[in-house]
Amino acid sequence: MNRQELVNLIKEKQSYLCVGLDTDLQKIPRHLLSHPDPVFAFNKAIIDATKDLCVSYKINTAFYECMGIRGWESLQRTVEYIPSGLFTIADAKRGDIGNTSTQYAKTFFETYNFDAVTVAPYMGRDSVQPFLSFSEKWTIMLGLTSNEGSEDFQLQRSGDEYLYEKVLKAGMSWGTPENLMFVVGATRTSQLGAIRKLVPDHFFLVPGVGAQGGSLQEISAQAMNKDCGLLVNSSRGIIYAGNGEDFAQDARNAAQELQKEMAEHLAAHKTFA
Ligand SMILES: O=c1ccn([C@@H]2O[C@H](COP(=O)(O)O)[C@@H](O)[C@H]2O)c(=O)[nH]1
Repeated sequence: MNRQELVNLIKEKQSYLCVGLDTDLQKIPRHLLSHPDPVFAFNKAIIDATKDLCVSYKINTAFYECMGIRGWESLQRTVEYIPSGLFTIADAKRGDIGNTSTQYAKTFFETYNFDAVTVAPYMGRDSVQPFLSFSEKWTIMLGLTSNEGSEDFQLQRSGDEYLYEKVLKAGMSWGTPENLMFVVGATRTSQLGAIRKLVPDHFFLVPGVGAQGGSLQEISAQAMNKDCGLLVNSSRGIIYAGNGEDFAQDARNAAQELQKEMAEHLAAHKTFA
């Protein structure tokens, strides 16, 4: 999916919601455990209940990889089940020396046909470039993350700027707004406005709304641009909104609440029409 298609989708659905499929066998409703693939059964119900409300699904690969071959099979069934035309993200946070990064990129872009993969930029340009060289695919580089530990490195000064600012500037020189997004945590609202000034055009993937307490109102006010420029992720807040027979309806209600608020923020924005 290219940038214009993503922007069109946001306009059409009045939503910049990304539903996170962080599916944990310990947390899904018990009645699904007798299914041959309980993770897929859960994801299928969540996708059916939310697909008209979101523009994207993010599969955090950790929740699948930990189950070995069965997890990879659930991941494949899930990504193939997501309706075409929705933006798919493999949240894998990869990055290694160049030839290894190429194999990671092939895994997610070719074998599993995701639109985007998250990349950890610590190893620098040659670890990120292989992801960027795939046409019509997206690299989503960690910028300023939502967790407390972002203070350990990202929020340390490096010369006259924060390390995360250096990372964002480097990323902008490696990729373009057509093939590169940045992860900016929803909990980092005090930096969000400054980050949008520094990075006016790129899309941000913003996790941390819901379970981590980030505010959709704050994110939208500070970081929406003329193309929206935001994919706001909620995982636990949606998929575990309920735990009974009607868990999918509960997930839908949680997603709908966010989508309604998003429609209001889009309507209120000066230049997004
Ligand atoms: O800075 C980051 C980067 C990635 N994540 C991931 O996003 C989701 C958030 O899940 P919630 O349940 O909505 O808190 C999860 O997959 C994280 O690994 C992040 O939270 N922060």
